[in-house]
Amino acid sequence: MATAVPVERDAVARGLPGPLREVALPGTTLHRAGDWDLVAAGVGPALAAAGAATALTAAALDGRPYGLVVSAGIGGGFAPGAPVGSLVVADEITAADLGAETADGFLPVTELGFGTVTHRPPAGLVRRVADATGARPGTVLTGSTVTGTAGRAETLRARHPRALAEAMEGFGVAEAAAAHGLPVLELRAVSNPVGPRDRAAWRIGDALAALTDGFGKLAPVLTRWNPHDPDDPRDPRDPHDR
Ligand SMILES: O=C(O)c1cccc(C(=O)CC[C@H]2O[C@@H](n3cnc4c(=O)[nH]cnc43)[C@H](O)[C@@H]2O)c1
Repeated sequence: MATAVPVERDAVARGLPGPLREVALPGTTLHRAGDWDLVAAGVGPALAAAGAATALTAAALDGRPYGLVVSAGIGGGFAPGAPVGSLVVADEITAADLGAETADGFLPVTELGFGTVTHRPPAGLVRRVADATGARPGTVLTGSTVTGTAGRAETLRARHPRALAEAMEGFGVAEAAAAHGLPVLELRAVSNPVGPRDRAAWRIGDALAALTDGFGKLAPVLTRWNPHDPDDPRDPRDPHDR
């Protein structure tokens, strides 16, 4: 499980059973809670990808590869679907600013002939997580910049009508998971609306409490989840989903 900062990691850990123990890796430190390894990898998609990839590679080399990668933390919510204090589970994890600006607007990298801009968590797992935690399923955007104007929020909303939340790490974690052929999940607790910048109004404490509560309900779902669930057929169109 990858968060950006230690307070998010600790909020997730409080929802999981068992004591925490620290495991030092080259370049990062894991916090192990029962069957779960947590890493606070840093803010933004690059650190998220690097931290998740480090943990994934270490586990694989240790002969105990992971079965699922989770990106978690606080995030901005698009009104009215994702109010402050609510939880959002990603059914799509989309890079919102990976591409090229042109005179005719934004082109995602896929239209330039490169890579991918969306990863899709297993649909059956998303449904189970939504049922267990009350999280609303929708697109979670990843960007390197926190939206701070009504204009940018409108642009994102027009480009991604299914977007419920925005954060800065999910796509990076998803790329690391895909590189290891593993499924990914993203859960966000909404700390602020996506829109004009009002940092003083962020409700980080409420969002962290929602994250703890959410992971308390999520842990048994993840423990029971079978990646070969017939609800979760692999998508042959997705080059990362093999
Ligand atoms: O206030 C600032 O100037 C500022 C600049 C960069 C980062 C931050 C953070 O507080 C880190 C944001 C952290 O939390 C997630 N987050 C929370 N709300 C949002 C949002 O509305 N848009 C994007 N990300 C958000 C994000 O995943 C980071 O880890 C503050």
